[in-house]
Amino acid sequence: MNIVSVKNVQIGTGIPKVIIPLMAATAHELKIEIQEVKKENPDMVEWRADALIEGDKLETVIHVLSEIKEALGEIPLLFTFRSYKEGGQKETSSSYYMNLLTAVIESKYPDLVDIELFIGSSIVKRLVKKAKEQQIMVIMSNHDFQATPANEEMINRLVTMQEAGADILKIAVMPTCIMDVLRLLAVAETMKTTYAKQPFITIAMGQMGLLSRIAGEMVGSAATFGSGKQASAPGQIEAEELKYLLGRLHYHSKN
Ligand SMILES: O=C1C[C@@](O)(C(=O)O)C[C@@H](O)[C@@H]1O
Repeated sequence: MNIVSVKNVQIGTGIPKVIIPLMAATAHELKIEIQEVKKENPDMVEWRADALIEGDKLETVIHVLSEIKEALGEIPLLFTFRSYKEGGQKETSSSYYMNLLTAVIESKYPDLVDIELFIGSSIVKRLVKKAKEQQIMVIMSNHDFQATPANEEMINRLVTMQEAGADILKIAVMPTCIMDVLRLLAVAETMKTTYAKQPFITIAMGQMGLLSRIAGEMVGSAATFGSGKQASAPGQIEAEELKYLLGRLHYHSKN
């Protein structure tokens, strides 16, 4: 499996990397949130721009993004505008998504961008091409807040992301029973042993899914999201606790 290097962080090897989301609603609150999040020493920070009240104003988003980049310094920055139908906070058109992501990539402010697999195949193609031109890494993603699809379907989505040129593949699903969590972990293991050329992230959301957020090193999931000031999805635990648990699992699996 390839290792993806972003600044000083290597994704796809060692302890799963901890990504902390920024979820503030205003630029002022973001400044405070960033200072708190930095204290947690995240491997990466995700800005969930859909959480910003003015997230539907392209120029404002780009301006705020430049401030976030500045404030983060050497910490890798992932830009995400989560669509409404995949759990985001703002209902916007797919053409807004396309224009916003294009402007974000052209700005070169973030190190990585999240592109949703199901935003539309022509949009995905154009954005991936643009990101490659500008040397911005792509995390391609898919979220199911209702259920956990069949194993073959989850593998199929991850492989499709890889074929579409993603640097990192990500799927987050909602378990309705513990068997769903175990299936998600089995999908990760199959990806690791059989299909994955690129690092991937597999998440079972909600309380039941906790195992998937800490077991990445055992099954090949390369990164995990932990909350700083505010969680960005159900089931996220605090980054500090997450780091501790990941460290203990790492230690005991090596000794
Ligand atoms: O895709 C993901 C994963 C996530 O949904 C989670 O379950 O931790 C949190 C989101 O902020 C991120 O974009």
